[in-house]
Amino acid sequence: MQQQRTKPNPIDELRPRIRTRLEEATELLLCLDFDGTLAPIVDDPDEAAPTRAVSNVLEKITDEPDVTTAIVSGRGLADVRERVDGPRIYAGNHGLELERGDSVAVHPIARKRAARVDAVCEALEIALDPVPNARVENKRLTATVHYRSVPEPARPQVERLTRETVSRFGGEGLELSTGKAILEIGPSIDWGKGNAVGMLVADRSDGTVPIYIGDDVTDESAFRTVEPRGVGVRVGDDAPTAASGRVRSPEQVASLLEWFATTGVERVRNGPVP
Ligand SMILES: O=P(O)(O)OC[C@H]1O[C@H](O[C@H]2O[C@H](CO)[C@@H](O)[C@H](O)[C@H]2O)[C@H](O)[C@@H](O)[C@@H]1O
Repeated sequence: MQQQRTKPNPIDELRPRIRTRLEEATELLLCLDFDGTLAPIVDDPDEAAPTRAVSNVLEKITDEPDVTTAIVSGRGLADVRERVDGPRIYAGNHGLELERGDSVAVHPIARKRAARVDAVCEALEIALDPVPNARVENKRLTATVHYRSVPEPARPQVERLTRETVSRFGGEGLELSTGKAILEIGPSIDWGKGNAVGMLVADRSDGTVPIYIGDDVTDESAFRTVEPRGVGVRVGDDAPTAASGRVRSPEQVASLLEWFATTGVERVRNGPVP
């Protein structure tokens, strides 16, 4: 059953609850979104990179034996893997591809529909060519149309042309969704980040506490997966969400990760402090 969306609490108010969970836990599973969470949002998607503070703390926490770190991104797996180094697990294309150890699992229906995504991207390159700064990101299993740098009056045109093209070349097999100044094109199947995170939780022992930190609409299914056994943390304002906690920015994400890398790890390892 889906949790209702409510206003998230500032993370400081949740720390006692998280501390108690960690004291009872055998392991921490830390699942992290990329854009807007580890990396600040920028105009050019090619320029997105984790902050220095995030990189430093990730280097520390990924070495911890009691912590498993996973990146769960809307980007293609190979792309996000190049941008953030260290974690043991990577999920790309909103969970449609999942790399654990030496194996990469790809959703079979998404794999079959990749040719349609490619056809849509080719058609979109032509259709959107006259629109200044519109950009198509072909991620193989899904695609993104970026309009962050498109002048305001031309944005409805981007949406119209994208809808028409997806409907013409994707048919029933592809669908459109929205994100931060983007339109996402993907297979019309009931699978998202929450399913990928569910697989990761199922892989771990019962004593694992899962944490998910993310900033966008596609992160909501992952928040629902980790709550209430673990904790969802939304990056942004206090708009209603399935996450129980929130931080304001990637800078605050780095501080929270630092807390997990020190206090969090210590509590998992040693239990309550007498
Ligand atoms: O799940 P995520 O890792 O958060 O990926 C979601 C999308 O992120 C990227 O686009 C967003 O970030 C860009 C760089 O900051 C920004 O320019 C854009 O407006 C944002 O929507 C990425 O390019 C997409 O492929 C991801 O789906």
